[in-house]
Amino acid sequence: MYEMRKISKAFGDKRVIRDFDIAITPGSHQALLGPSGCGKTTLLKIASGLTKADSGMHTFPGKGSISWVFQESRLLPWLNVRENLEYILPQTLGRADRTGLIDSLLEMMDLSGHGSHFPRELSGGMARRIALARALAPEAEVIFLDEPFTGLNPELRWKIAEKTFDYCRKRSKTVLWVTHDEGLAADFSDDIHHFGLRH
Ligand SMILES: Nc1ncnc2c1ncn2[C@@H]1O[C@H](COP(=O)(O)OP(=O)(O)OP(=O)(O)O)[C@@H](O)[C@H]1O
Repeated sequence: MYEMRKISKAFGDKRVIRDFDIAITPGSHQALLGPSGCGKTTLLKIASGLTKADSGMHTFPGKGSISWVFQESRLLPWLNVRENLEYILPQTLGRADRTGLIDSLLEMMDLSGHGSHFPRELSGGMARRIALARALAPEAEVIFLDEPFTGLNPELRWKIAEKTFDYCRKRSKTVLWVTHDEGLAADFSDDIHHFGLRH
């Protein structure tokens, strides 16, 4: 189990998370829902080791075994789409495997044919899908997704969510994700955690 126990975090006088507990079965998909500013991103950052909690403990794996989609897509602007994905892949992977993996991820995101485009040439929704592909590319045990489907129209959102969670399910990846979309959370998560002011 991955666990967080009695996690608390404040920024100055502002207490954002109080005594938060969660236990997650590896390979499961867990959604965090809650009002804006309630601390969802902060919690993902604590679980992934990017932010330190003030108190409490967690047993999530560290660097190397995790990947992320942040709220901003954070693509490297000087690399094209294909190079952005290449950049994250381990050097140990052979050339043909790298090419095959990138091709299949671009196809999965409905972006075949955009490999040579630079981030500035992509719409927000396209950049979002490349950020998702980049999070899926490495062999990470746990994936943290912070509002991964924003900028996609409802039909595409559902289609990309289905492919993303299917891909993660087949590879037994654990997903902890933040969304404001209760329908998507219900369709694609094993558990939904209503994260709110009580934390
Ligand atoms: N590094 C920081 N320094 C100071 N305050 C911070 C910092 N990071 C987050 N906060 C504050 O902590 C609170 C929770 O922020 P967080 O981004 O975790 O919320 P959220 O639930 O993810 O919000 P949203 O749904 O709008 O993305 C907010 O009031 C935010 O301003």
